[in-house]
Amino acid sequence: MWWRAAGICTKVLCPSRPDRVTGPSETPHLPPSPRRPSPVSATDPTLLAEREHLLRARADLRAMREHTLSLNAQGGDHVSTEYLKAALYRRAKALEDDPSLPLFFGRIDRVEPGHGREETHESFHIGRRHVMDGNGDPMVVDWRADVSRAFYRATRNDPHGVVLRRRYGFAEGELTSYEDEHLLDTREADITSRILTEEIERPRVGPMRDIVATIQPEQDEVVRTSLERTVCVQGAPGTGKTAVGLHRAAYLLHTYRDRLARTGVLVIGPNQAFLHYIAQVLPTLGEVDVRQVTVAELVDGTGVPPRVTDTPQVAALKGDERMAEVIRRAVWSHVGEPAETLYVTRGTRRWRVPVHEVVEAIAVLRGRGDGYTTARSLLGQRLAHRILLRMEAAGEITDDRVQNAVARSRPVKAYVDELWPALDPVKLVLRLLSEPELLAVAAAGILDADEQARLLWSKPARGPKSAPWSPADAVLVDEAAAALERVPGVGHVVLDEAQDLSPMELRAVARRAGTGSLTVLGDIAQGTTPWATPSWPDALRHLGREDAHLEVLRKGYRVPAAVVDFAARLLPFIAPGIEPPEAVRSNPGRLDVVAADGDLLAAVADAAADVATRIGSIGVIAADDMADQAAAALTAAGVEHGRLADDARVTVVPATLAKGLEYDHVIVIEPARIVAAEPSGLRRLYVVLTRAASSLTVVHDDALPEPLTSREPLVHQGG
Ligand SMILES: Nc1ncnc2c1ncn2[C@@H]1O[C@H](COP(=O)(O)OP(=O)(O)OP(=O)(O)O)[C@@H](O)[C@H]1O
Repeated sequence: MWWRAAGICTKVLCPSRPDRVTGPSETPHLPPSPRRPSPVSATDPTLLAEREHLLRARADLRAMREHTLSLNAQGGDHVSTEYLKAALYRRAKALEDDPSLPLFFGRIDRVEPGHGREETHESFHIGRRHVMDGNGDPMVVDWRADVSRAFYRATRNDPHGVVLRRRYGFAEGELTSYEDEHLLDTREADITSRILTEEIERPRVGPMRDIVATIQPEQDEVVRTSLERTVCVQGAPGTGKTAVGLHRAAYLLHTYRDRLARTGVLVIGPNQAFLHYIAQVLPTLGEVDVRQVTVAELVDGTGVPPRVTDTPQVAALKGDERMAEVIRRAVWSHVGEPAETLYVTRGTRRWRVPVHEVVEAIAVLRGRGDGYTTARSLLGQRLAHRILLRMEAAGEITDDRVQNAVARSRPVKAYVDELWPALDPVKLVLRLLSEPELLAVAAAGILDADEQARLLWSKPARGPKSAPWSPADAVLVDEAAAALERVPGVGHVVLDEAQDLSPMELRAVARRAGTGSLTVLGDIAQGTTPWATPSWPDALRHLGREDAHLEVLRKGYRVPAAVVDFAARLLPFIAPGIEPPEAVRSNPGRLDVVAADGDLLAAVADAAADVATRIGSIGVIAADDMADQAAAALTAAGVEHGRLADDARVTVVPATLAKGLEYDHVIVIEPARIVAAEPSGLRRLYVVLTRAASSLTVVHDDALPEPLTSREPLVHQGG
């Protein structure tokens, strides 16, 4: 028998409960609840009427699409015609019906008081997109419309005018059930929404899904925050931060369509595996034009493809906020002190700009707050203007053309080049990391001698192509480029796993946001980089958004109670004061801790073979340097599996890439090795353990990390 419990965790949780995950029509894990609505018969008149509404809405959507396709794209010229064609194509695409999903998932009926006249009754079906009939009346209202807000927010205490909220169950695109809440009926007890519970507990297969039918009130508040405001969301694992961030992006794109069509929305995630996982959410919500990038991709336009990885100590120093000032100084140290009068000859006359006037012009330009290159480009004009004033005083006739000619004249250009040389950000950072003298000037009073020595490459680089660039260097180059010229920003940035970014990375993100707003998502307890942010006010300061609104999400939709209890043992050691999620799932989940008895990989293979019999996705997570061995063990045991982005049912995941992902069943191999692999190993372990949505199996041969053994054996109530 391989199910041998570890020394301290002698209990296999919920052994009597088969680990099945509910399908749409059954909920074996739900506690018996007399208030749960009973299934609806297929001849139920309400259900039939709703099916009829769905049929008509589908026909109306078809008509809307056909109308769009029939439109003739005719612009004033070729470019505008092509533009119009593309817009119509996108519109037609957005109007495609997905037969596997009904066009609406909910409905609200409202009564508006008549104030003396008859009160009005209104009914709205809420769906992923707006559908109207031939008269322009709404058949389905977009979930982002103002009128839909009440669907998400109405409670018995604050019904928002809603008398009835209806949720629909469906299978293969057809409505199969509904649940009604009569919010004004005081006799009706609160129900445990079976549809909501099933949605939350549905098995995870494939990439992340949207949660539009079941957004919870505290999540909706974040989603519908206005575009002007930056929101920062702290939330334990599985509280829906990523989901909320993506839905906010969709909400903003709908509500501020014109503004954001011009400026755009950018989603930033930790790595490609994560971006792959979330890639479908926005397109499902009808938003196909959102750029989704990793932090590394954000700065890859700098032209310094990373070749090496810095030691954590060096990377932390390069990511330190003080580097921004070092770079700023390095840039501006290139503006010289004018020592000579500028002479320009035109025709038979020679004109001069004395040193003190040049000094003055430079001071004015430096004081404008422009980038180095932008300010430099103005210096020639400023000097030419001084000459123009002298020419006019001498009775010459001048105009803009003369000033431009003077600004572009060889003596002026040479003078400017000498005094205020053109800079290239890559070469500048290369010199900064190669030349102790330049670094000493730029870092004087900011970095001590040891820190300066730590920054310098062991051998000065000969050129950008051969330099040993690291990811942190790319961020420095990005900072230097921004010190030269401002980068245009987008209208809104959604930044996920923000706790892991260094101050310098946060600055790079802030530059992309320009004057726009951000949705900053993260969990301090999941910070695994050496430079992880210690607090949100810190991170927000680096983002230049101190006034952001901080929201805390507490309810956990992923991790079941048994797994939360286990993983939360780490919290006092990794993030004192941070609360674990309050598990919303009614199924307490399953936790198995297996001691391997000398043959770790055999135990892993056994565990995988066992877990593979369950419904849902499976993640086998190991320290990075064990992932290949784990995959080989699965192959040997005949367990089919893939690597990240393969979309296989069983996926082998290196621990450092697990962040943000989730699987119904997670097998964690040798926690002690995950902890030992990096300075923030305990936090990494916390991330890894909390990927499980249904069951967690921990297989170990070494002793479990002490914090996990720090309490009495686990006995889960209600399991
Ligand atoms: N209101 C909801 N209804 C249904 N499912 C939800 C809801 N909110 C979140 N979920 C689901 O819970 C899971 C966790 O959500 P998400 O990945 O957004 O959490 P997170 O806070 O970003 O987690 P982590 O910090 O671990 O990355 C996802 O499968 C998501 O779809």
